[in-house]
Amino acid sequence: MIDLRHVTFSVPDENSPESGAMKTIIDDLSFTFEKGKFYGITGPNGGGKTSLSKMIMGINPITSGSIFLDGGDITDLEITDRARAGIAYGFQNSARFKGTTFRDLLSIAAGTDDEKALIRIIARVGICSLDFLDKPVNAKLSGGEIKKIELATIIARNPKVAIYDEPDTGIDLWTIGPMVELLRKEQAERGTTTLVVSHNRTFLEAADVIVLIKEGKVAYSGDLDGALPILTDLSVCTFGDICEGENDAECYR
Ligand SMILES: Nc1ncnc2c1ncn2[C@@H]1O[C@H](COP(=O)(O)OP(=O)(O)OP(=O)(O)O)[C@@H](O)[C@H]1O
Repeated sequence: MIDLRHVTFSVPDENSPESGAMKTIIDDLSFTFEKGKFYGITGPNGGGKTSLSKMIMGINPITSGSIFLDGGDITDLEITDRARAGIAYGFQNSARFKGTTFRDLLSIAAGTDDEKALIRIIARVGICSLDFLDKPVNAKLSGGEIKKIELATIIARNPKVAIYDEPDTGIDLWTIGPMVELLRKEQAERGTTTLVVSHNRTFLEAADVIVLIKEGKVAYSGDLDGALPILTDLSVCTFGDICEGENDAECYR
């Protein structure tokens, strides 16, 4: 369980650096992610979804408020200590490590280099084939391949809380379904609290709870049916008075 209590994340306002003014990205947000549930975190671009998930992992420093993991205060823990405590994070843009293979990453994640154990993990993950094992995790990997590798390394760690930031980026349409099933299975069998930041309906349909983040706050939490009208409203152009519609070259709709 992750309990966020009045968390705020502010950064120096780039528009007036001299003034010392701050821009609030996550704004006094309180929310509890219950143990073993699957959360679909969604909302408009720039609403604060990635910032919030990075705060939970400890990548973004918290400006004020507290974060608890299973009742223990982790607010002051560094990323590595949060990882040891059982939180895992998949980046929107997965990192590549020159001179490293998938086998190396998987061995570190699983805590063993026993080949049979690694093959069992690949079988469990399903979406990565065995011939991935000795692939170098370098710039030559496709966007989808690196995502699958990262997902496998997260699952290999058996985290208490798994956070995936837009895991479908670069993934082919035919893998998204199996990926959702895999996360659901891990959630059901291991009780993994699963947080997926996504705009993809397949992930949102699989979620137990939709959390809609807008302007750094929770604008809604509940089922997808309840979220859809709000999401539809958010996609309506708010420049109605000055907009010249599709005839205007600057209109992107
Ligand atoms: N370290 C930072 N410094 C300055 N601004 C930041 C920083 N991190 C995030 N922001 C800004 O905070 C806002 C929220 O960003 P964030 O990436 O959390 O949004 P998001 O909801 O994940 O968006 P998207 O759906 O487009 O991925 C954006 O305006 C972004 O530019």
